[in-house]
Amino acid sequence: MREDGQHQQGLKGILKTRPVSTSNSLSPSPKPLTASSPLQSSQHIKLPPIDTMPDQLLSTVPANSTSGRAPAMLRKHSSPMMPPFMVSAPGKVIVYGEHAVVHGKPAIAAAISLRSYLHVSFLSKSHRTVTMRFPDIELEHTWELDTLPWDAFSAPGKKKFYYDLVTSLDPDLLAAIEPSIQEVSPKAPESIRKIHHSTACCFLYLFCSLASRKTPPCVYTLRSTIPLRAGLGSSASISVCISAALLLQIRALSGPHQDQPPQECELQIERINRWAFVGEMCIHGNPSGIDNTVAAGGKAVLYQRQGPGKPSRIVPIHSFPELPLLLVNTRQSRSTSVEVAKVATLKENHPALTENILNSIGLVTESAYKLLTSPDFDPSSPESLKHLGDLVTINHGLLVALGVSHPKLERIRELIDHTGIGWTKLTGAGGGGCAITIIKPRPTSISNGNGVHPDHSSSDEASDSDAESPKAAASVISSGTKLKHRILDNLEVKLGNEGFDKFETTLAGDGVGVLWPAVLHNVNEEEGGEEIDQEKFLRAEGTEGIERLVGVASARARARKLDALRDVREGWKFWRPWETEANED
Ligand SMILES: Nc1ncnc2c1ncn2[C@@H]1O[C@H](COP(=O)(O)OP(=O)(O)O)[C@@H](O)[C@H]1O
Ligand SMILES: C[C@@](O)(CCOP(=O)(O)O)CC(=O)O
Repeated sequence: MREDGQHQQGLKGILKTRPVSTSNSLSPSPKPLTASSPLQSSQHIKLPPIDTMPDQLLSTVPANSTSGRAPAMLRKHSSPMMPPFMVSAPGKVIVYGEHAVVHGKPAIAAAISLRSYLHVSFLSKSHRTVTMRFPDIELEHTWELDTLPWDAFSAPGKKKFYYDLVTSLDPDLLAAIEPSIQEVSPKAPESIRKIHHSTACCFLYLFCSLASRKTPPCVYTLRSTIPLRAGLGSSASISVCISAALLLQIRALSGPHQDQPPQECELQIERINRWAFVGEMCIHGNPSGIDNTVAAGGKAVLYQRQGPGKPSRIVPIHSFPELPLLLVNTRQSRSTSVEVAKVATLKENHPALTENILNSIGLVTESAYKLLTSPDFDPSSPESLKHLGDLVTINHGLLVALGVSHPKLERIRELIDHTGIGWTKLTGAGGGGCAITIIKPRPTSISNGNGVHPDHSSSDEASDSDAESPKAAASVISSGTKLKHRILDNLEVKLGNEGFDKFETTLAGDGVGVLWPAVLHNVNEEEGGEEIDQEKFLRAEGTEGIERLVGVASARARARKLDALRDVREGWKFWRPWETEANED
């Protein structure tokens, strides 16, 4: 999401509203956060020399390590360097409230399980280089560390520390990195060069701000399962990865580990988020800050602009359930500013009508928020899910009324509605981009509730009344699950035939995660595990290959341990304020 015209709103306000060390985050239904003071100087940690991995992460080393360092058996014997490590951050979708949010109404955005993964490996000190390997956009570049503009970034008045709040890019620092950016992909066509340069700007501005000329030579290899430019927050996700990796390298973060109090988790997330916003500014100019906030913190947030110059209201929704989500990309390019302008024109031509539609969208969001934060909210109850689903359907209808849908989005909705598999809406700016479907627990019962005729034979179905004995109930669940998989498989073929991309994802999962060292275990392995080196990571094929090699498993997958048990990877650690909150309760 980007800030638009008169609704411009710096991150200053947004970041101040994150619960740095307030008791708000302990509340089961978080109150709107008000401005809290920036970090106190007593919280500042002196920068240590950058020559080893963060000690804090040592607490995440497997228990069978005797030295506190990575177990020797997990390291490549040939490598005298530190083992590689990885970070990962999710993309986002707007679940309710897009467009209305531009006009001051609330919106809800949530993390999705499509993620970016950044692998950091160390070279021997003789190299004196830093390399970006970003194959998704066919970008690869190496800079000589000694040629980077360290003097400009450490000049008096220019030097920023990891705890600083940076709300705008410094034109002098941008000018200082410009020659290094111009070196990147000089022969690429202009349109590709532009993309390469904005990613390089994001990387280099953060690198020069957070690292130093003593930084050990490194290779940063990034791969993402988030489609680019589809309104899914791909840029925020990579900015969070870069920010987190650099902050870990300079030991400016503690954890993540299981017993961190929620306030400490929030502090680490905020620190990463602040710098991720700087990276977002390099790519977008004027981002709203919501995408990086969700990518850093995970789960979901309620977000509302409060008018020019005022801090936006951002309320984490830790009770947002991890729901299965179908995401379909129209692959129709669209422009957020064009779609936002369409609504502005409609408002000019039909002020009262448009205002009513925008108000109704605001009511949709508020109704969802009220339900999600109510003490009685039970994410496993079909009624709660139906409530959330009905709101999805209503929200889409209102977006159609605003004129921001697209024939391809309507076609996707038609195909999905016909199966009765869930509730569908466009997400983000519309005019192309993606549609999301919250999947019903069982297509049979809910499709009946909606009066939709599912695209399958009734002989496959088991009715609710069958579920009187536990055995019958288990059989209903299993037949419902099989049916759902069959519907999803058929749908995949139909969507594919019409040129759409389908992703089965999860809503409201973890934010930024750390895998140190980059060694992965399968849940059914007793011990051992392989080091994920750069080449192995680069060789993983597509989304499936990346997820199989280094994927962050959703809580659903972890809980169910699936039949794909071997594919559920262990080792990733997260800052999860909601878990520690629950333990404290
Ligand atoms: N996987 C990636 N590798 C390198 N750069 C990326 C990647 N994903 C996103 N980016 C950067 O972010 C930009 C996409 O941002 P944007 O157009 O706003 O899409 P989104 O809505 O997905 O954030 C790209 O042009 C590129 O500069
Ligand atoms: C339409 C709008 O509400 C959301 C656009 O989201 P995205 O660019 O598709 O991620 C605009 C905005 O909030 O900046």
